[in-house]
Amino acid sequence: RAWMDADFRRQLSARRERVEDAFEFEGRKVGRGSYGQVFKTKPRSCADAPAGDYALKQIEGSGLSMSACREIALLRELKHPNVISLKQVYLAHETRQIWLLFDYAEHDLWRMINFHASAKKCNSQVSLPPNFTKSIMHQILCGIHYLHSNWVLHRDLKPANILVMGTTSPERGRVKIADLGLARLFHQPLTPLTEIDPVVVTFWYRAPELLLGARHYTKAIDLWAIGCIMAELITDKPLFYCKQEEDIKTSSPYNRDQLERIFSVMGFPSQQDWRDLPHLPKYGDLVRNFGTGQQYARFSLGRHMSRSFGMSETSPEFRLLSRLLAMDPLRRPSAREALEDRYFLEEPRPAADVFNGFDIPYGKRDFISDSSDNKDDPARQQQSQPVHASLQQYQQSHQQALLLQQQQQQLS
Ligand SMILES: C[C@H](O)c1c(Cl)cncc1-c1cnc2c(c1)CCCN2C(N)=O
Repeated sequence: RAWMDADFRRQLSARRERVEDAFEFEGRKVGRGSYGQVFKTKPRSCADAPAGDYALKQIEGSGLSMSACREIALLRELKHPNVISLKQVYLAHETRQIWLLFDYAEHDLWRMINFHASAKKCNSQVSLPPNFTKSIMHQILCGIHYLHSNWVLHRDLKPANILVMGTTSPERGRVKIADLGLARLFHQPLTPLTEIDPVVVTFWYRAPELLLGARHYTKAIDLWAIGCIMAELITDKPLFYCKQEEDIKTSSPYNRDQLERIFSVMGFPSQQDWRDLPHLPKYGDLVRNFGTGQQYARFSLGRHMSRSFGMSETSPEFRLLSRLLAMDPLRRPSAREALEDRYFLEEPRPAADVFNGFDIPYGKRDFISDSSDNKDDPARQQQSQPVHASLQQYQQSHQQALLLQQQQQQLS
């Protein structure tokens, strides 16, 4: 830093826009995750940013790591309606912290699915358009098709990374894929050390080849995760839910419990199903733990989906799901092939606003206090608002609407 003459440096730092000067974010933290923390902010009147809400993400740690730098350079080049757009990067020179500015998305699939699940538990129905899952799936695949055609792999697709714009946004009901690999400290699929990552890493969306030691991420790995998300949108339950020890110290990719769960839903892959299976690094562990997998012979995705959700194995919805969840990565469709599936061509067609004009039943994200490490830290459950609260609000507003409708019908 000595090489820059002091006066020039003073001029630069005087002119540099500081994130705290441009945006109001005191007490507006909405989430904490593996990546750092996120604030819902508005530009201060003096800032030249257009009005509206923004998400300010403060990256964990300090300094520009190689992967953060590469990902930011990528993010700035990427522009697609279903990919969250990076508006600005702030480097706080004093603290060497990185702040990323995005358009704000009020909802995400994690909170939405939890809302539907708790509504089911209290036997209160949430009215959603019939093409709700289809619209969300279509937009996720459009976004991933764009990323994959630019040779960008997401690497960590899960419901919390699929955002949906709220009512106050001009893009109401549009899906935005977020957290593009920023959560990855390494490009090889080693699970990030949990010390850095206070939020427990879930393996529920991890493709079987990753759990068996595959050395590189592929597009097919993203498509597997999308299949898991589709099943979860349909049943409101994580398809490959598996309890996880709080402190996963090993960074070995092999996770026996997660594999056990996958086999108890999908059945055990035969030589015909997955020719390359014996060549995977952890195949030895697999045989030691599961033998020939006879105990899973009667399980299959069709059996699971028809028993847990009455889904017919001949429906286009099920056919696409079983293509995405092929155990052999070579048999999974590309994003483009998935978009061409009959499921998206038949009525009802996917809509640009996934809520299709219906009321949005979910509450806004709540601001969280800075009680960083206590157990009920929202990031740990990643819950920003107690769901039943927003459920009650929804029922009350919905009841009023229904009553009004009935009165009008009586009058007419
Ligand atoms: C940075 C983040 O991806 C994000 C972006 Cl870029 C834009 N608008 C909202 C968000 C956003 C805020 N909060 C949460 C989430 C997402 C996921 C689920 C967790 N979460 C809470 N508040 O719990």
